[in-house]
Amino acid sequence: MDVIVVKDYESLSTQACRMVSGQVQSKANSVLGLATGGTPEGMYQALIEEYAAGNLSFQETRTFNLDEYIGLPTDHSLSYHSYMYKQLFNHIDIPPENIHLPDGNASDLQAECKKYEAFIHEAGGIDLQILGLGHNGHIGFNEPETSFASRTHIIELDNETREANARFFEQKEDVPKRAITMGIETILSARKVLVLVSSADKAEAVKDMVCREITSAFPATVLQKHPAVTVLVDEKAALRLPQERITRYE
Ligand SMILES: N[C@@H]1[C@@H](O)[C@H](O)[C@@H](COP(=O)(O)O)O[C@@H]1O
Repeated sequence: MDVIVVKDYESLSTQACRMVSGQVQSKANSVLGLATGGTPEGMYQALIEEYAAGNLSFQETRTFNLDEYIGLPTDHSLSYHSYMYKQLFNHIDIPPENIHLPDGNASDLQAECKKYEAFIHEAGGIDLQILGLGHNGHIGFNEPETSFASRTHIIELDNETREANARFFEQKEDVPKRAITMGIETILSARKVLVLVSSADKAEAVKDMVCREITSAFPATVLQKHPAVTVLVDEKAALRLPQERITRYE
């Protein structure tokens, strides 16, 4: 695990953009695994700017999102589908057929999970997976005690996760109770993983992800097993990290 500490959210977004751009520039038909949440918004904005400046094209890039709520209409403003079009896809040249998100309204959700895995497989697997980190250690929507062998599956969201995501909804009751998420094994199958974490309220979670023994009680610890993980954090999120676990400051 490479742990890179940058000054603030702006530098985090710029650095993350640099890594994703590097991936797409070195392999035009890269398969990207994408995340939602507040943290990657700055990175998406920076990628749009790179695209607008003519430095980057997504014509051949294929994307797979980590997760989607179950039961929110696809065009609901808070679906992850809407998030991705608003934050990135509407502003770049990616062909619509190259974009994949799990369908949280599929009539047969189990079949949808299988189909999603098959699409990832057919695309040749994920080259670079972007991840955020939940306070309880979730990656994607893999809540504590999710099997490390899981593939794309349906998950009941933890109370804490619904509370954290309630800030986007009018009231907590409106946050869906279930989601479809790539499984932990799906995430571990990506060739490279980039974890983005910003702000002091995640400092404890960052320390656990990097230092705690690998345990399904804190799913992000499983990333310690992956051979090519970069953890990119700002100074606030790095506050509780022991010095010796930090690879470098940029
Ligand atoms: N399903 C998403 C995760 O993929 C994301 O990583 C996490 C952290 O989000 P934020 O970046 O807003 O803290 O929140 C959500 O629960």
